Amino acid sequence: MAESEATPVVPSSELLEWPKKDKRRFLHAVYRVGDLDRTIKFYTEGFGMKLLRKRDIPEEKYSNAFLGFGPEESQFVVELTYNYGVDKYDIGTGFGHFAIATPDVYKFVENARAKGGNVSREPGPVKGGSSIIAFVKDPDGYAFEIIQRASTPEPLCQVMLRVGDLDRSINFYEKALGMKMLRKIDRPEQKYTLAMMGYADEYETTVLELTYNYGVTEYTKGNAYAQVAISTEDVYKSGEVVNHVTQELGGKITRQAGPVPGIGTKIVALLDPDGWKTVLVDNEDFLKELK
Ligand SMILES: C[C@@H](O)C(=O)SC[C@H](NC(=O)CC[C@H](N)C(=O)O)C(=O)NCC(=O)O
Repeated sequence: MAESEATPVVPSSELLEWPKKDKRRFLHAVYRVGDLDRTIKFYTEGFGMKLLRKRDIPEEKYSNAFLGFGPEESQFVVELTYNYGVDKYDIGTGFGHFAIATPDVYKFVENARAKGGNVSREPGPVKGGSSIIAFVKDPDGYAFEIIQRASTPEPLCQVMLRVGDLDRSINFYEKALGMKMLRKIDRPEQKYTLAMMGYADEYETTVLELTYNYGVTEYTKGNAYAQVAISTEDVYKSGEVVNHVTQELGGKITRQAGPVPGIGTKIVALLDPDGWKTVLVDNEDFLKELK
């Protein structure tokens, strides 16, 4: 039989259910900054984050710093990348913001402002809703939405990305990555719809906030924001699912499951239909990295 006529391998329903059964959580968001010490100073003093760890990879000419509100073993954190000699990046129009939940947005914003933060939106109710929010930009221009919540186990609570077709994206994140659509909000007066995608309660853990602006199907990506990393208990099984479904859902695999040369941590990487990257990271390898 000619290769093109071969019967396609049909994945078992058990395999396709795996992403929903896997124990997954958002580990970190990776993005590039122009001055690592400047961002560390601002995030620690202005936002109250902790510097969790740093590493320098001179042979690859970059350094990383991990910061967050709690330990990486249990909380979503940011992974900053500094590429030697590069002090400026283009954030593009597609990346939206990271969000920080806090019991007092007004107090939080005053402190961030006093430490040099650029308050691009003063605290007050969100247009079309009732949550108290504000926006603060960091030294590289990344936006942080500050959201009022009485308490939260995971203060770094959202990564917002703009997408060109919300249903296509929801389908992708459900089937390829096993997320649930936790909440959908349509604000016709503001001409946008949001979908909160994640693995557990939106108010307990970090979620991906997908934003569709009516009629806007394309955005620029720039070169600043890189990806989110998500844990998996079995990177090869996750890789098999991704191989079966990614293309038909409009995504693309950028790295097959396997160890990262030089580091050894096993990952599989894919792009969603808008080109946003997610890396699934073997949980055991990730925990080893932290030791
Ligand atoms: C949790 C949720 O309710 C929000 O906080 S939404 C925040 C809101 N988002 C948008 O407007 C998204 C659409 C926008 N055109 C975009 O692409 O960013 C927001 O930012 N509101 C601004 C305000 O001043 O209220």
